[in-house]
Amino acid sequence: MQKQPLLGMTLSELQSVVKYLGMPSFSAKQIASWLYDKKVDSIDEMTNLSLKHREMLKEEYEVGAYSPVDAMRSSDGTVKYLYQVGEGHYVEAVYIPDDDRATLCVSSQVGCKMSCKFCMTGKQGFSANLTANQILNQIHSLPERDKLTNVVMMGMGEPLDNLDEVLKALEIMTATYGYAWSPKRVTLSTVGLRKGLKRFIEESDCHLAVSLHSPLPLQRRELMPAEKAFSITEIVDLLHDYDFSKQRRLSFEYIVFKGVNDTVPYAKELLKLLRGLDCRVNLIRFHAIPGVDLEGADMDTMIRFRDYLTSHGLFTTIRASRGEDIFAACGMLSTAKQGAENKN
Ligand SMILES: C[S@@+](CC[C@H](N)C(=O)[O-])C[C@H]1O[C@@H](n2cnc3c(N)ncnc32)[C@H](O)[C@@H]1O
Ligand code: SF4
Repeated sequence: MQKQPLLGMTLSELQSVVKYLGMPSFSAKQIASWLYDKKVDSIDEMTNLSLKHREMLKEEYEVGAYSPVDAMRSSDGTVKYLYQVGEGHYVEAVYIPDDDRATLCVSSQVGCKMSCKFCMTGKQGFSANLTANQILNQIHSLPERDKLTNVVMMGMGEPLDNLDEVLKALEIMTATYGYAWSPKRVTLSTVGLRKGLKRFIEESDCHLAVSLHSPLPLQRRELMPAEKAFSITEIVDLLHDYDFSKQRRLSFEYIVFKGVNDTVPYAKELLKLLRGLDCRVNLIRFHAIPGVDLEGADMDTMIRFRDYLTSHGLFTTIRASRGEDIFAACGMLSTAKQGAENKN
């Protein structure tokens, strides 16, 4: 029988497990502490549970932690890890150390349904949703996990398309029984889905990043088919209903494509679209992917674009591009791995 993983269970799920096994109710908190505070890899290490209870737990459950199967190191210290998530499926988690912070970019799905034109993960198509266990294991089994200061849900997949499992993982990261991180350390990035956006804003306090890439609905639709189902103007209308002026940060991601969305008229449209929202814009360098007729704008153009927006009152940064020698684009390592397996 396949054992169920405990890693990735919320406190209320652990309470159901201990109730089902006839263990004292306080053992749920003890198990949570072993999983999320002491970060053990086996039930045998949970030594404040009686031997009898550990044996009972082991019959049907396991911690469910597993190490990455591959890693690629960049000359700038960025490491891209590959985790196996089921038969022939792999996802990436990218560790990005910086002067005063260390960020992990976490995946939420194997592949993605959204088919954005510029994205390697989109080209893979969709294979599976990750469970909360598979999302959290990217952190739990990371060799550098004790150095982490931030997590961004910006790896493979669209997190709002797998919201139940993503919300469980975010709860565990931020709850006192879990990692007890401030929600300010966690950012979820999304194209914006009608079904999930409102729920995420209301059920989580984590930062929100919306992938924008064009202020013009017709152009955005060309780049990102998800625009057809929930347009950027509807997304912005919804965001106006919430307060992002305090602890919680709202940002918009904007890949600057050469000759596509990199001139003053686009900057003006952006200012118009985002007027009145407490937000910032992050300009992103495009990582070229094979077979796509898009190119990244040069740095001078990006700086001019940033300065125009900032000087008109919209705070804008240029995201440092890290791990370019290993990165190319999110989804490349897992695509290569899946491709190699298919050939075997
Ligand atoms: C891979 S997505 C995952 C999160 C979510 N699905 C989204 O689109 O926001 C994270 C960010 O990477 C960006 N991205 C995707 N492909 C890229 C590429 N080839 N170069 C630069 N950024 C890319 C996306 O637009 C998004 O802002
Ligand atoms: S950019 Fe995000 S939503 Fe679009 S295909 Fe890639 S992972 Fe999916």
